[in-house]
Amino acid sequence: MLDGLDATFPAGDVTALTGPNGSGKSTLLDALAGVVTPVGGGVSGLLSGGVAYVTQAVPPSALPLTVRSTVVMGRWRARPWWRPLGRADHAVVDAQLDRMGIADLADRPLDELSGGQRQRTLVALGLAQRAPVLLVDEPTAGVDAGSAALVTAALAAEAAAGVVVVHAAHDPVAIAASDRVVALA
Ligand SMILES: Nc1ncnc2c1ncn2[C@@H]1O[C@H](COP(=O)(O)OP(=O)(O)OP(=O)(O)O)[C@@H](O)[C@H]1O
Repeated sequence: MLDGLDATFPAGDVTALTGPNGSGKSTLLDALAGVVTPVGGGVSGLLSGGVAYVTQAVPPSALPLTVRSTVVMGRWRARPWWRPLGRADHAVVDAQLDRMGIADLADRPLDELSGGQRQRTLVALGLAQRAPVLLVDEPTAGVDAGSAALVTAALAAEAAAGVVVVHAAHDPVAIAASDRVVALA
């Protein structure tokens, strides 16, 4: 898997990972996030300072999480466990809910959302981390065109602020909106 791949992911660019089902896009994101260790080769220069990783995995519906409490989790890493979230953290959360167009859903349980609404919640969770590296697996999958435009605009804005943004994509609109494409066979 990913044999011979040599790619760089510059800060300031949105990079789209493209390729057919099973070509290894999610596996490459896992490797960049440090979730899996490459058997050969490696990842360098990317992991210092934290990585926000939005996977395709859907949280268990049994968890009594609202949209807001899900996005709030994005702030946990930024502070010691014993210190409650502050006003600035809640402002970051509110801003990401607005960006993803889900502020009106803030008090809804996660398991009562549509697939596209849940997807936008997970992207907001990733954005709330304010990490220097943002990895997102198919962020516009199952999302309506208007909401997908919010997602692609948010990725572009993160990159413009100097973040390394890498997303796996099948969506031609999201791919076209990217600065660079890394195509996997
Ligand atoms: N947990 C796993 N255990 C074993 N093999 C796996 C596992 N997850 C993925 N694979 C295999 O690794 C290969 C790459 O899968 P990956 O999910 O990275 O592809 P992808 O390009 O993201 O596909 P898609 O477009 O369907 O999301 C596939 O052949 C898949 O069957």
